Amino acid sequence: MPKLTAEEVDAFGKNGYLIYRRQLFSEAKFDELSAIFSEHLADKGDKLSDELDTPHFRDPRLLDFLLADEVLDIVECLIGPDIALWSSHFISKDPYTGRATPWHEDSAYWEGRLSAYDRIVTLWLSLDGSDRENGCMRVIPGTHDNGFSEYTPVDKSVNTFHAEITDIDESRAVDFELEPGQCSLHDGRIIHGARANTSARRRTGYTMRYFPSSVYVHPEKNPGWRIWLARGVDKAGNVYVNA
Ligand SMILES: O=C(O)CCC(=O)C(=O)O
Ligand SMILES: [Fe+2]
Repeated sequence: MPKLTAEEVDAFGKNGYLIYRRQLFSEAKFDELSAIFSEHLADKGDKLSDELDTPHFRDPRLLDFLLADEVLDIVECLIGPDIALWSSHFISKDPYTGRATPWHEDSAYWEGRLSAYDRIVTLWLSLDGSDRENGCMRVIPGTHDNGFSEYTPVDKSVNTFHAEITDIDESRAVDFELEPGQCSLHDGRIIHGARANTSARRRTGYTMRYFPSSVYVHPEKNPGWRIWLARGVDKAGNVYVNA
């Protein structure tokens, strides 16, 4: 049984995102991941809570989640059976002080590093629960085939990234309100962001990012970067950690 219905797959193609209102993992597995996140948060040193990028480069326990069938069965519905792991990020907004995520396209941050950007999917797993008050993710539906937008610099003391897309019609934004354990999926080209956390509650997501193995990752543009073959076979001549 495919994890996504034909309607959900169509909606993802049309809108560039999907909300998955089921539990991604069993309760025990979800609790295990939350506990690993707590360790990373406790050990973060000078980093901010939204800066725990590529934690799987340092902690192989995360591969049990990133390469899990629960995740890949969903991703396969969207990008096919030959799947590579691109990245992951614990992105947490502390109560009251968590920075906003400026409007952006993931593809713009990755520009030049891959041979194509049209089928890169991020699964954003809500670890704490997220809503409008604690800075849930938001998207502008259907903006995944607009090409690259114009960016202007923003203040990093209140923003997670250094630049944002200007001229967004925020009245079109869809908020991803999620219970702990639910997730959203978004196309790497869609315009998305999040407000700052103005609530007393923490907001944490674990981003799990995948691309079809037919996409080539340019080694000279990705020094020190590591990718895993998650499922199926390589189709582009990439070098993987595990294959
Ligand atoms: O968690 C957030 O606020 C933003 C996440 C994001 O930009 C992403 O998953 O691509
Ligand atoms: Fe993003």
